[in-house]
Amino acid sequence: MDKLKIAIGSDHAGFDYKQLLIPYLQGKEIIAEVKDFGTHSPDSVDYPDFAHPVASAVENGEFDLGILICGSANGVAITANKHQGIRAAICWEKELAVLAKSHNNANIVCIPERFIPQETAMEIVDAFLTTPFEGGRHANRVGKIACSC
Ligand SMILES: O=C(CO)[C@H](O)[C@H](O)[C@H](O)COP(=O)(O)O
Repeated sequence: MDKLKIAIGSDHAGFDYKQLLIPYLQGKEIIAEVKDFGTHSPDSVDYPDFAHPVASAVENGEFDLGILICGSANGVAITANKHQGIRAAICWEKELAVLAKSHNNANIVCIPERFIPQETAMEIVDAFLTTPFEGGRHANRVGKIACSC
């Protein structure tokens, strides 16, 4: 498997876990690059200002996968899923990240910092990075997600 390029971003409510996850990711053999799209302090900001750049960077192929973090994960997921090429999944336990990749071929994982412990966030990221897409019946379904309606 080629080494992965990861785009990561958060608002203020996801800042602490982003800061935790960046060195965690950089220490992994399977990671080629981690780019931090901000925010760069715990000061209050607006999540779309960080979710859109991460989504664009994954959508245009510059990065393989994205990680977005906010308080509930709702705001970053709603924003990222406005991009046609993005399948952003909210995950609050490891098993959901496994399913998000294996069934939905998610390319961005959205983590709710205010609702899960940091160990769970790390487990989610591990599952997201290492679980393959199953294809088969799921490929048909994933192919039907994007629309021009
Ligand atoms: O977008 C969100 C909720 O859907 C995120 O959880 C934000 O991080 C949250 O709304 C930030 O809330 P705050 O009161 O401004 O810290």
